[in-house]
Amino acid sequence: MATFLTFDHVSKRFGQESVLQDVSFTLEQGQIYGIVGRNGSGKTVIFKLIAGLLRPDKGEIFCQGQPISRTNAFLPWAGILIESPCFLPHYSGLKNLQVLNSLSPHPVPKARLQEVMTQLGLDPKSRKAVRSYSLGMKQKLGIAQAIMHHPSLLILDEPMNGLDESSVAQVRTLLQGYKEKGTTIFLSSHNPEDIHALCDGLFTVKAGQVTVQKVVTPMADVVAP
Ligand SMILES: Nc1ncnc2c1ncn2[C@@H]1O[C@H](COP(=O)(O)OP(=O)(O)OP(=O)(O)O)[C@@H](O)[C@H]1O
Repeated sequence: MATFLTFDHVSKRFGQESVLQDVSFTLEQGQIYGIVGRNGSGKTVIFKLIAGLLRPDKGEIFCQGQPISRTNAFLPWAGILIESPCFLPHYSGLKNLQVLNSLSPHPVPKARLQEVMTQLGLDPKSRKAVRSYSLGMKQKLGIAQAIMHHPSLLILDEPMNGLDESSVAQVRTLLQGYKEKGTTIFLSSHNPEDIHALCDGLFTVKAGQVTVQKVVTPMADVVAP
């Protein structure tokens, strides 16, 4: 397995609050990693540092050996769902994906946008405006925008938020499929079942430190309930 992403002695503080202190870890390509920790422990800060939305005060983040924390060059290769997805409320789901796709340096065909919506149980032909979407539908559209460009790295902050049981099973299967294609996936979840069903490795964030542990995945948990 090749190393895909490296945190190398990364520190981040906001004013007096030291959120990450000299944090180092690696992600291997084609694996699914979970990150857990109490509210406010620093999970989203880690995701934002990878996505280039925040910069480390100290240390460096490497993707396939290249430093990425002071360049935006990495972003086109990452699919990102952090916090609540922001959509144009008067447009349909498909139209929203088309707008985002048009801003990408690597746009995909419309058929791909329709495909990801269908994979997530959203009707690409529906004219329903996103402002009328339920919480779960918005979340699915957020996952759709994260995966539509075939990312090498998928960063998903609480991807199962608002999803019903069968949708959770659908998303788990989808993520396993991306893993099999070589996508590295880094997700946070407050639900231990998601972690056990999906993750090859688990990070815990506590008091500015990140510790790693291997997750043993019982196959029974991977099967859709
Ligand atoms: N832009 C910012 N300015 C100041 N403080 C920030 C900023 N972003 C995050 N923080 C602080 O950093 C800490 C970690 O926040 P973070 O959002 O990473 O938590 P989290 O682990 O994702 O929590 P949750 O489980 O609630 O989503 C919190 O104390 C938060 O207030």
